[in-house]
Amino acid sequence: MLPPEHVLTRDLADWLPRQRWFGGKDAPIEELSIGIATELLAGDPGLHHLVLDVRQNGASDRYQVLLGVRRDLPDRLRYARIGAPPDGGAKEQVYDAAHDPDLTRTLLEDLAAGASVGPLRFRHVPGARIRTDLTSLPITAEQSNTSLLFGDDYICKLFRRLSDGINLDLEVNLALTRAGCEHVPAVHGWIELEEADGAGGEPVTLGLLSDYLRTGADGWSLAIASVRDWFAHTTQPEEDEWAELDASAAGGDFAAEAERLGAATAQVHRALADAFGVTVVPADEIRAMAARMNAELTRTCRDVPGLAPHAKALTGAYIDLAAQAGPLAVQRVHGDYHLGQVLRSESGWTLLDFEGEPARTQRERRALSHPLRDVAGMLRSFEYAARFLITRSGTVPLESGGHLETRAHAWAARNRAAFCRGYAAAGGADPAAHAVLLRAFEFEKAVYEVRYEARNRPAWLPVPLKSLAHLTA
Ligand SMILES: Nc1ncnc2c1ncn2[C@@H]1O[C@H](COP(=O)(O)OP(=O)(O)O)[C@@H](O)[C@H]1O
Ligand SMILES: O=P(O)(O)O[C@H]1O[C@H](CO)[C@@H](O[C@H]2O[C@H](CO)[C@@H](O)[C@H](O)[C@H]2O)[C@H](O)[C@H]1O
Repeated sequence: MLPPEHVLTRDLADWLPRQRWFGGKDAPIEELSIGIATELLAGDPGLHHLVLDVRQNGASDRYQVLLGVRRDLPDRLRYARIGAPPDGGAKEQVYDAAHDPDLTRTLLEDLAAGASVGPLRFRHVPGARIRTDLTSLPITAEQSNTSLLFGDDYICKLFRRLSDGINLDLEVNLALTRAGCEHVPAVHGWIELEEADGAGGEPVTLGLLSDYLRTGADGWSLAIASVRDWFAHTTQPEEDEWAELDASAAGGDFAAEAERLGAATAQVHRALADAFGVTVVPADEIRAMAARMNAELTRTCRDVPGLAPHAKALTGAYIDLAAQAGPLAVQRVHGDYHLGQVLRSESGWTLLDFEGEPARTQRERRALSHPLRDVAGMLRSFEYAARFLITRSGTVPLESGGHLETRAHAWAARNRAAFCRGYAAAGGADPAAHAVLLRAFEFEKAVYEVRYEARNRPAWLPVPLKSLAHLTA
């Protein structure tokens, strides 16, 4: 049985802001209520699916929680407890059931059966034979959602903040799976919420079950290993040779991978264009885009004063974009492309997470854009990776910071060039031929990152600021 609603909502309001995936950490919760509750499993333990309505800054967001209910919470689940422990022996304890494999197995069973439970629909792709004998493990990586690994076979992503209608990640992955694109994990099934007042009657996506690439290593870890190796490279050049550094000299050179990643990116862009189409927008819209970029810069400088010294250079790039604006072909893109969104396995590079930037509105995320926006995102990520060890980790002695900055620059430059080369060679728009557009996109992303870090990971804020200092010098 669930605790009384006023107790449960109080406990949830206390627990929610402490979750990595909670998107509203910068404002207090004004009101929290349980919009929809669906019992998925009766008994002890019990499983309830909750859609929470969370009010902040006068606006409402919806979040999904799988609520486990047990009379006695075993030690292994204590860390997932929601709210205070019961004062008497009679009350049930509630906890985040994403951490309880005894309960999450229900999701697989319902997906395999194509079940409907209350307003929840469990769907699988035609012909899918979903295994139900697998035990789940939540992924511990820093995430905007919660993903469960089922054995070595599946990954089930539970979207935490719900958006109206079909989730972009499902929409794109399903279309690319159907088109036979080899650079996305195949979709096996999904969970959705049917509701009378959904956007245009479309069900709201709650979860996505895809192939788990068990041998996959994420691009960020691979890149950081390469940078570490490059920093540790034993040959110390003479003082006047630092500027001439050739990043290929390190054992863990990443450039060949960066080039392959560029090629995979171009192929996914082509597949997205084929699946969703391409539209040509007039020059006026490009000028309006440049104006929006600048307005966002002004807002972010107000909130994060450390950005202000770079504002002039960034505005200059937006002015250049407006000045040379012409009609531009736009299409669906990844939207939040960085090294943490790509996996390298024996079959090549796979792209993940087509949801767009978590801090943007649903409308902004769905908007068509130029594919070089993703290229700019990845170039930013090379900048991040190159400077992460100097700026963030504390593992590098400060006195070597100056020399390491030169090395960081050489690493970033080499891998940026390799990525662009691979992208253009595989048929993507040549980044070198669109330097003004690319630079504006790169600065736009850097401004987003400054806001993102200030809001979510303040200790990381120096990473985009330092790289901006370098890019705008
Ligand atoms: N199909 C997959 N196979 C293997 N690992 C995956 C897969 N999908 C996601 N991951 C891992 O989970 C992490 C987060 O996934 P992602 O889709 O980016 O979630 P989020 O939206 O929460 O950021 C990835 O960085 C990757 O390490
Ligand atoms: O992966 P998410 O969809 O949650 O994306 C958000 O978080 C990312 C960090 O986890 C953030 O990416 C920034 O940091 C990365 C290193 O952690 C770096 O590789 C990226 O280039 C940088 O943008 C992303 O911006 C944010 O939307």
